[in-house]
Amino acid sequence: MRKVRVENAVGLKLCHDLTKVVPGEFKGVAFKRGHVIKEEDIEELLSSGKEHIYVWEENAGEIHEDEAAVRIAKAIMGKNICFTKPEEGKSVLQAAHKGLFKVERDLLFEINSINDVTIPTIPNDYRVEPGQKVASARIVPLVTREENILKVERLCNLRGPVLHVEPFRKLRVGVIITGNEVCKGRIHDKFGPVIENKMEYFKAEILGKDYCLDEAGAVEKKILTYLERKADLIMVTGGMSVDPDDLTPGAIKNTGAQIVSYGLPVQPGNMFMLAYLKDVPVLGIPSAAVYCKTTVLDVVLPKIFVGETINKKDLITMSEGGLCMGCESCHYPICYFGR
Ligand SMILES: Nc1nc2c(c(=O)[nH]1)N[C@H]1C(S)=C(S)[C@@H](COP(=O)(O)OP(=O)(O)OC[C@H]3O[C@@H](n4cnc5c(N)ncnc54)[C@H](O)[C@@H]3O)O[C@H]1N2
Ligand code: MOO
Repeated sequence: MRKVRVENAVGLKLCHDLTKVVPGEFKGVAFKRGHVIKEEDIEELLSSGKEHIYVWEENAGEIHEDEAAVRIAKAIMGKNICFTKPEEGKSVLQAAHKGLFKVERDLLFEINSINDVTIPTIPNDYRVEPGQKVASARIVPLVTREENILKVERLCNLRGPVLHVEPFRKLRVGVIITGNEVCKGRIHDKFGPVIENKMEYFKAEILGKDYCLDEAGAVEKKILTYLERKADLIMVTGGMSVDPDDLTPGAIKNTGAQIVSYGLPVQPGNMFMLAYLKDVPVLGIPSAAVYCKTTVLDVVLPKIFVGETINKKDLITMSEGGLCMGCESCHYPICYFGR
């Protein structure tokens, strides 16, 4: 690389994208890499504070920022990820599929400790849509030693990709709405539509939606019927807290399901129950979910839909960041909640 005064650069090729920033108006590429400087460019370059440009000269063992970005992107990406052509030295990695974004945190930290390498990502367990930005890859200087990029590639060869998107599976779901007031027609069911709406997002197959009195035996029977019908997920709403008519946790327990947790350090959703009946997750969903747009249910469902088995520790680690602010306009998952 050679530094040249812009007045002397006419006819020479820029060796990197040149950024222009106009506060509040524009931030982007003013001149692309490879642009041949013309007489009329000189004034614009000087006005953006560029009195010199770099011209490429091959140096053994060095690698340009654009090539480095592509090689890093290719090394770190796993399934259902794609990347863009570098701009201003940065390649953006995107989800190629709807699903749950997964990042190997320890490996990411190790790679970001290599000289010149920078890879910011969105958080682990973030649900994503196709085309959504999930990470970017860039080196800090315009050139780096190739050995830095080789270190990235070696680590990924050894330990696997840093990030990928796990697609949601098509699950068969049984829904049981408990509550004497709903079952006896005293009030209109508001829980069913909430659950159906969430299932629509995952394109789940709803096997049925049953209404059930607050009677432990009746709830237990309905759960076992869904198990026989080969449900992959059984959801029971209401009756989860401390009143004498709150019998759902007991009913789930009586089916013989393994209880992972009744109650967890997340709010809303404190009184949530997660259990496994054989390997079928059974969820006891407290009534906060009929009122709050986001509860622990929204944290747990994506994991279930990618086929993860959730243990007690997974639930406990949600406690830091597990207190929802109850914002007037909820932006979850663009939020710390449940991470
Ligand atoms: N003293 C305490 N009070 C409460 C506690 C507690 O630990 N100690 N926990 C609170 C939490 S957290 C929640 S969440 C709520 C409610 O939990 P439940 O799941 O037991 O809810 P229910 O008692 O069944 O119903 C509460 C409320 O919601 C209405 N509801 C229920 N299902 C439907 C439906 N399908 N459609 C429309 N509305 C429904 C129900 O009619 C009640 O008004 O408890 C806190 N209290
Ligand atoms: O368990 Mo309740 O669902 O937090 O508010």
